[in-house]
Amino acid sequence: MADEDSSDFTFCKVEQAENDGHLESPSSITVANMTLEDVDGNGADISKTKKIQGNTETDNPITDGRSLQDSSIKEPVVPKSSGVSAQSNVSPQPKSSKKSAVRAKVPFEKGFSPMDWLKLTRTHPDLAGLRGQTNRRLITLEEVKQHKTGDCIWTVLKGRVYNIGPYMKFHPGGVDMLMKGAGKDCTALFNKYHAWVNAEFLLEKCLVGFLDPSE
Ligand code: HEM
Repeated sequence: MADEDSSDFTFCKVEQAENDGHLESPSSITVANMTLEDVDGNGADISKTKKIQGNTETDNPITDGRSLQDSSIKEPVVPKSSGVSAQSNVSPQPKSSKKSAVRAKVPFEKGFSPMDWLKLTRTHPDLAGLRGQTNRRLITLEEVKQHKTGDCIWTVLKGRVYNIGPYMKFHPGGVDMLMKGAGKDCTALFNKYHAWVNAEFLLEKCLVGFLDPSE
């Protein structure tokens, strides 16, 4: 009979759960640790870890700075190795020699969360500051260089010219970091810190034109 066979793994597990009622088996704790571990700091998304742990940062999805950012992420960030390998017989994957830049999040000022930015992009009539001009024209780097201050702060990202002035205080990496891209091509910096961020979506309404490729 199957129910008398103590070697029946499935049967043993069910009985244990019924008996203690807590379901606090050591294996489940191990699994949780493996999933939540921020392993190597080379791109593992710590913000997601926090969410799994119970969203302790905030309970409000509107003011949760990270929730919209997730929607702006193109691809999920997969840690290069995980705690799973430490528990299994598979040897850990070699760590990437190329470490990504150290990333520091800056707390949002009230009214400058990613959700607030999304609302602004939907309501503001002219975030690009074009005053009716087309955003399809070719722009030289020389012209980009002339827009570094005030409301019209231009940057080049992946061949597109954006007015990042209105986005400044919404940037999760802070104004100072974003200002490093003012008046120049920030593609390399952008990719260094967060190549996965979908700026095309975030800055859609800030598009001023396209970098003149003949330069
Ligand atoms: C030009 C368009 C840019 C856009 C649309 C943009 C957008 C973002 C977004 C959405 C995040 C949050 C990412 C996340 O939570 O995973 C972020 C964070 C950050 N950004 Fe940018 N960024 C831009 C340019 C830059 C530049 C030029 C720099 C550096 C010079 C920079 C440095 C950072 C840093 C240090 C963070 C904090 C890292 C973190 O989130 O942990 N960003 N940015």
